[in-house]
Amino acid sequence: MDASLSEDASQVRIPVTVLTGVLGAGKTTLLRYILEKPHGYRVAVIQNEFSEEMGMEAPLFTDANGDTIKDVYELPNGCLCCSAKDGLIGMLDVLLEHKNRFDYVLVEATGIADPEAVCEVFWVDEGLGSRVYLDGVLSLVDAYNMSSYLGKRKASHGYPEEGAKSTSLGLEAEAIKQVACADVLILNKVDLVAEADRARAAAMLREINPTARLLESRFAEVPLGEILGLQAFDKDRLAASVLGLPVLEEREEGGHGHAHSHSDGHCNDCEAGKLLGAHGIESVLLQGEAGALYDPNKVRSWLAEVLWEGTAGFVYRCKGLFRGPPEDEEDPPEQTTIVSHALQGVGKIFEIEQAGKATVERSKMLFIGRGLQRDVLAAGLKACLASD
Ligand SMILES: Nc1nc2c(ncn2[C@@H]2O[C@H](COP(=O)(O)OP(=O)(O)OP(=O)(O)O)[C@@H](O)[C@H]2O)c(=O)[nH]1
Repeated sequence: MDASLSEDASQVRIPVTVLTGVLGAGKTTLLRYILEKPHGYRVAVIQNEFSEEMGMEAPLFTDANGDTIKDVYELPNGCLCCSAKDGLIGMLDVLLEHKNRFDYVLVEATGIADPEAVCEVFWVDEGLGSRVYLDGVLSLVDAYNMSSYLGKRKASHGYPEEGAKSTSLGLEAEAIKQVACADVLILNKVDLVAEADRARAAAMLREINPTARLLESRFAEVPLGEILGLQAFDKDRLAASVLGLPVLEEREEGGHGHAHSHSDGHCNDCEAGKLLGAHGIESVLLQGEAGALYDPNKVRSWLAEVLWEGTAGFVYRCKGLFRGPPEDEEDPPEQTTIVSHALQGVGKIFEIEQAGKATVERSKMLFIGRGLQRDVLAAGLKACLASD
C-alpha cells in the first residue's frame, strides 16, 4: 500500500454529531432508523444513559435479519457533560482505533443533558480535536408532548391551554437550551398533531432558534444527508444562542445545571435519581420476580389507568422489557419459548410490542414523572402476573 495514502487516511478527522432531545422525543427511534435501514452511511453510535436500568433499548437494535446489532456503545451512569465525560473521550479513543469501519459518530445524550457542556468536551480535549470534529448538534422535539416541557412559552405563541394541564415535566430550561443550541432541529411525531398545532410548534422552535435547519418527521425518518456530514457546528453561534437565553440566569441561580458536587473524582449528582431529583422528577424502577410472567393484556389495562387516570402520580415517561407467557400454550413445555415484550410510553401514549429476539431474564419497568407512588405501581404490576 502507498505509505502516503495510508498516512492521509489516518489523518482524516471523523465528524461527530451530538443528538439531544427531552425524554421520549424519539432519540432512540432515530438511532434505530439510522442503524437498521440500509442508507449507505456507516455510523458508530454512542448511547449515554443515566443508569444501566435506563438503557433498556440496546437489546432492541436489530439488523435486517432480526439479529441484535452489537456496534452500539453504551455509556451508562452519568451525563456526558460531567461524570461520563472521560468515558466519552475514552470511548472515542477506542472507536478511532477502528475508524476504517465507520465514517460518522453519533453521540446520543441523555434527555436532560446540557448540549453546551457536551460540546465543550470537543474543544477542551486537545488530543481529541486533532482526530474528530464536532459536525453538528441535532435536537429532536416531540411535537405532541412539547407543551409538557416548553409549556411556559405557550402564552406568547397562543399554544393551546389544553395539553399543558398541571402536567409540566419541569424541564423547560433544559428543553429550551437543547433547542437553542441545535444546528438541526427535528420536529418529530408530526403524525400525532393537527396541521395548525404543527405550524404553531414550528413557529415556537423558530422563535427560540431562528437559524437552525428545521426538519419535520414521523418516527424520526429524515434524510441522513440533512443531518450528518454538515460541518454545521459553529462555536461562536453556540455562544451567542446561549447568551440570549432568558432562562440562563434561572439555571445558575437555581443551582442545578452543572453545579454538580464531586468527591473522589466521582460526580455525586450524576446518579440517575439525583440528576432527575434536582429537577423535581422522580423515577421508580420495578423489577419482576425471577421467572415471573406478565400478561400483556393485563399490563395494557393497568397502564391505561396509570397513564390516563393518574392513579399512581404523574407518569411522563415509562419504558420496560417484560416476560410474557409462551405464545402457543399447546406446545410441550420443552418447546415453548417465553415471549419478551417491550413497553414504551410518553405522556398518555404507550405501546407494548413483542421484542424481537431480545431475551429478558427478569422483567423491568421504569417510570419517570412527579409524585410517583411506588407501592401503588408495584401492586399494579403484581396484579398483572399471568395466571398459571
Ligand atoms: N406516533 C409516533 N410515535 C413516535 C414517533 N417517534 C417516536 N415515537 C415513539 O415515542 C416513544 C419514545 O421514543 P424513543 O425513541 O424511545 O424516545 P427517546 O428520546 O429515546 O426517549 P428517552 O430514552 O426516554 O430519552 C416510542 O414509543 C416511539 O415509538 C413519531 O414520530 N410518531
